[in-house]
Amino acid sequence: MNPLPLAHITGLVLAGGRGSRMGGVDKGLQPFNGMPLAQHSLQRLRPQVGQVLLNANRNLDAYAALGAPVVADAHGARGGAADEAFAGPLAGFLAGLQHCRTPYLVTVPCDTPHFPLDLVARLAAALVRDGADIAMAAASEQDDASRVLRPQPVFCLIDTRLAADLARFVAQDGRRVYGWAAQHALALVPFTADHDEATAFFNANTLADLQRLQAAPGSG
Ligand SMILES: Nc1nc2c(ncn2[C@@H]2O[C@H](COP(=O)(O)OP(=O)(O)OP(=O)(O)O)[C@@H](O)[C@H]2O)c(=O)[nH]1
Ligand SMILES: [Mg+2]
Repeated sequence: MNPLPLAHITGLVLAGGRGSRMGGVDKGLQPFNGMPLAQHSLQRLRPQVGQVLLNANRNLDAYAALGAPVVADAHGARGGAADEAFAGPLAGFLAGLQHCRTPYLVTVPCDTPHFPLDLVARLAAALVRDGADIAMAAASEQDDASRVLRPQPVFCLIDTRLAADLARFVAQDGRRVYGWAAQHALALVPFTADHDEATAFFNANTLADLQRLQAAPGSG
């Protein structure tokens, strides 16, 4: 159960990256089981939030056609101009925080189409329980011999009062999501046994990843 009213949460799909491991293509627009990859994230997120936003830096018209308002990174935020493009996911967080009109923003990437259906409810429950400003997902992953709980920094529920703080962090060349989040009251939220650990947080960084994911059982 989500303890926060859905109307207080904006969901942001991050599709503003370079896609360099995919050969520089616009990752969110790659076809995946019959529709653009970013649309899967949008559809999965919509019922979990009050409203949605898409964050992209290329092909803005194609993203707008997916049916959500599109916000681009503010490249000037780091004091530069066009060469400051693609400053990483935090630039997308900042664009989302600056455009959202709700007390909370939740982010998901465009390349993880099977993220949990109760992602936002569980992040919200931890945020409220711990009195935290940020709740970040963490997933159990196999690491050589043992299982480890690894933060998934682009799955974040954020109190939008942190917008000005993030603007300062990014302006000072801060790039690491976890580095910024750890400066605040942060709740790490484990997603383990009751989810399909193998695929829920599996993200497609290469075209081969995308094909593997498309062929996975339960995909679609
Ligand atoms: N807004 C914005 N989002 C970004 C940026 N860089 C990465 N992201 C997003 O952050 C998420 C995770 O990034 P990656 O998986 O590394 O995606 P990517 O940067 O497009 O891919 P690579 O260039 O291969 O690293 C994805 O949803 C990206 O769209 C950026 O500079 N701006
Ligand atoms: Mg990725």
